[in-house]
Amino acid sequence: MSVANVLQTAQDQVNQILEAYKARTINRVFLVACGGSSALMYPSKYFIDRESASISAEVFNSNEFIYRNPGTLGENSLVILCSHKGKTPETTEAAKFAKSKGALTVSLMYVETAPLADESDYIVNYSWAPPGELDPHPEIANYAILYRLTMGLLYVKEGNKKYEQLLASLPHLDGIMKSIKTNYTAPGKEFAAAYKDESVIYTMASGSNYGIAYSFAICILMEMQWINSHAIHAGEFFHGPFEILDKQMPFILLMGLDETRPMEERALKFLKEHGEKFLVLDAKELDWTGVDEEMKGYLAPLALNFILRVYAVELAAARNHPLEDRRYMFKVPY
Ligand SMILES: N[C@@H]1[C@@H](O)[C@H](O)[C@@H](COP(=O)(O)O)O[C@@H]1O
Repeated sequence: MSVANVLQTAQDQVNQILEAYKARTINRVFLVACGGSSALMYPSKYFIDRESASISAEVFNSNEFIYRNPGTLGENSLVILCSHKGKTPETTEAAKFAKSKGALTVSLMYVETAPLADESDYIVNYSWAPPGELDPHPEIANYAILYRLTMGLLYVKEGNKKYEQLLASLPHLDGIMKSIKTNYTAPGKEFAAAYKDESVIYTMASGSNYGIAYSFAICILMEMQWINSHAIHAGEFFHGPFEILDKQMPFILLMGLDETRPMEERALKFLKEHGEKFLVLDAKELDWTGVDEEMKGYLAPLALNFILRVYAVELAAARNHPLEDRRYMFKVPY
């Protein structure tokens, strides 16, 4: 399929879903997935929290969604689920559960057919590239597709114009990602050399970037590198976690461009005063030419995520620990 066709197919799927939104009342969005696919949901929750006065959004682990059985889940709910290959059983079960409650179910996956697709009203196929590799279609990668669906929701329901700004900004992601690959590979190698023997690395962020810190902690460091980690919210840092900080304790701080940046700046000030071994990745250092001013805060997590994926490849190489190695995942019953 040509590039234009690939993009059009994904947008056609999104357009069909926007039509389905129009046909019903939606007052609550449940963002349901596991692991890295759950981390994906945080920026869209941030968007809905900020921009909507009538629709609320919550992020749920797939199993917890079923066990907790939210009282507000029903016919006026939109449940958006995600699973890379649409095969994670608890996410498929969550879709089935949501449908049994009368909710509209929309699932993201990068494959065309999967058990999750069979249990969903609509699906969207996103483009996906392994960590550190340039995605040929970043404007329809998972985070971008989810924004199309959530910004699209507020567009059709409340006339929120951010969806139009998103569509105008997304084509510029390709250039941003390419420049990240060019400019961050050498710093990634330096990071890898300096941190390769650490047994623990904490990550920290706030607002729309918190999910990226969470994903790097649980998926890259713990799952793919077997390095201890924990994603610390930059505001929560001062309410316990900062007691662990000394000159040797490694931290990665993400600095985004959204309204919560002052919280990340406060954490940075403290790290500078009391720590020594920390990496700061700041979205301000990127060239955002072409991206709508009001979109930068929302799109910063996508760029920070890609920088971290470039760093992950370098860390894995320096540690001689392939990102694909697993002890348990997909290998033993769980
Ligand atoms: N890093 C993620 C994990 O966090 C996740 O558990 C697994 C299955 O996820 P999915 O439901 O997206 O297929 O995929 C990746 O390896």
